[in-house]
Amino acid sequence: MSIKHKIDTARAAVAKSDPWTSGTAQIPSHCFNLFFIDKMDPPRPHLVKLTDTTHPSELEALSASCDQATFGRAHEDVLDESYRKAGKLDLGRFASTFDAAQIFPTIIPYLIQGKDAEQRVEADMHKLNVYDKGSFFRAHKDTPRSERMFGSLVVVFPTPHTGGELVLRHAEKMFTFDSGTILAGSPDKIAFIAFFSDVEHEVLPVTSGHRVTLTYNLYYPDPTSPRLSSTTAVNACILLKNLNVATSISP
Ligand SMILES: O=C(O)CCC(=O)C(=O)O
Ligand SMILES: [Fe+2]
Repeated sequence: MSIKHKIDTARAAVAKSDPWTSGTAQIPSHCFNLFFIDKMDPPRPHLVKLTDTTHPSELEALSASCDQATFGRAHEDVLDESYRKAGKLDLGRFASTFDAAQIFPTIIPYLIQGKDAEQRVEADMHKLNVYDKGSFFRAHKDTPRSERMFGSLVVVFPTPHTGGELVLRHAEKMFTFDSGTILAGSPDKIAFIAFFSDVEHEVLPVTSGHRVTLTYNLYYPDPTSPRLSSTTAVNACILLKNLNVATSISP
């Protein structure tokens, strides 16, 4: 069955419900750890725990280590702060102990129904983003990174923030995912939202705090190339290489 057909089947299955699913997940304490390298020369490693009690100075250090976030427009990565104002860390600059597989049991049955529910799905980590006060991302659809990509997953950590709601729109439907409110008072949880690629979405301006996210591209796996390691492990190896730390693990 072609990927297009699979996506159409999945979309038809959820046509009567919403083309997105969201929730919270309780995760073990060690899964909030984030390692990143700053912009010093040579780069220095940092470890921060992304919970509701993270000291603002640690989040500011994370934010200062970020580059300005770009976005895809007509097959190019564009930097335009009137369209998107946010910080980003590319994969080689951080490693998270959070594993998206922890929330697969919740999202997969929703996104893939019927006999395709047996189908494996891969979530490829794309970026870490930090939305400080005044950050936003205007309405857009995510740029498909391959034929096999069918959606996006956003994971939000419980670092306190207000504003920064993700507003999703599809046909007549609209949904507001207010991670700051959802996570307030839940230090042991992350909030997540997964949606299909044809859903338009925007991040409203953050009014206080730091909204820290991991974004993933959701794929049907390529049957001809079996996966050898998880993106989390590959990501950690790239980070170590960028720090010039000797490692015998190869991604
Ligand atoms: O942070 C979010 O909720 C969504 C971010 C987004 O739309 C993107 O990175 O493409
Ligand atoms: Fe997006």
